[in-house]
Amino acid sequence: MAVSVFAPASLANFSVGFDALGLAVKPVDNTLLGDLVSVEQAQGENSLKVVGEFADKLPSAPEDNIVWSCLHLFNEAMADAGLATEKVTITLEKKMPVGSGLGSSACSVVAALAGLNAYYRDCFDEKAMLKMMGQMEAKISGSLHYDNVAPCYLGGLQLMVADEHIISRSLPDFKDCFYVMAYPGIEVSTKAAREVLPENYCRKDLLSYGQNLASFVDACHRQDKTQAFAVLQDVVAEPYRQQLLPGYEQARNYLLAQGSLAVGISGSGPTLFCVCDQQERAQELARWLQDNYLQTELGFVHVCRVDDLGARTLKD
Ligand SMILES: Nc1ncnc2c1ncn2[C@@H]1O[C@H](COP(=O)(O)OP(=O)(O)O)[C@@H](O)[C@H]1O
Ligand SMILES: N[C@@H](CCOP(=O)(O)O)C(=O)O
Repeated sequence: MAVSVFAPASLANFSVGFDALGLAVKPVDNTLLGDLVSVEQAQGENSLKVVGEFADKLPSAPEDNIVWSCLHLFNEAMADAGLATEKVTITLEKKMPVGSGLGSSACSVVAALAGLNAYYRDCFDEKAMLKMMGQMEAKISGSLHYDNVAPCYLGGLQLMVADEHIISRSLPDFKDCFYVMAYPGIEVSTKAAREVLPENYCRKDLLSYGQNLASFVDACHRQDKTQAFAVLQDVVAEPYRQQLLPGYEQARNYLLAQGSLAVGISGSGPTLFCVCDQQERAQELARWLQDNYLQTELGFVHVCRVDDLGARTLKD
């Protein structure tokens, strides 16, 4: 039996929750923005085939692909649980640009691990899966953060909680909002974008950070869109990372002047996101970003909604 799992793009940090908030997104035109992994029984040894638009951006040796590490981690977990495994052929359809700020590595990790779990008829529960996903994401970015893998796996808007038995909780999101995601077509590695951040923050920024995040979470629970987007300001990463994003400041100023509810960096960038509550306005801003924010022919812009489903098995 072969299984195929799709894992969607995500917008980590959401400006106010560095390493603590993440939103799964899906284009309104139904483009599959995310990675696909299929798992089937092998004739011989374990193998990994990589296809898709961004396959050539990944290391050529299968052992250097994070999906291969996922297979090893999953097999170890099966052995620890006293369960037998088979040799498998894995195919990764790499539809996501690498180093994009759209949770590309998380898409591969989540699709691979969820695909393997589906192949073995859901041997592991959600928490065990999330822990493995976090471990694989940390291997790539150099530090443990769940703000891509949690929304990518579970869907919706996720808040990382300081309890390793829970890891992530769903927050109520704003169903009438559109998220315009503009990927300029250049690469910014998450590791490098973490290295530009300061070791210490001043008291003023610390206080703003706590107040913005708390106000945002409160506004989500009360479905107070005005408060939620008024406090969506990043004092932790954006001031230091925007130097890595050509044209970011100019685009941000323009989009805010045109009535966007909020503008920010998606994950560690270079993708920029802006929020609107009218689809027509979102489409207009998407056209402007297409003409003014993209740097190479690999760039794209999508008008998205929240993806409530997260990782899902696709039928043939
Ligand atoms: N399947 C994979 N998907 C994405 N990146 C991968 C994968 N396998 C290995 N990598 C490597 O991991 C790194 C991912 O970089 P990162 O900046 O974390 O990407 P992103 O921010 O898009 O998740 C790159 O060096 C890339 O070559
Ligand atoms: N919280 C992380 C998120 C990285 O997201 P990515 O999509 O750029 O991998 C960070 O900001 O470093």
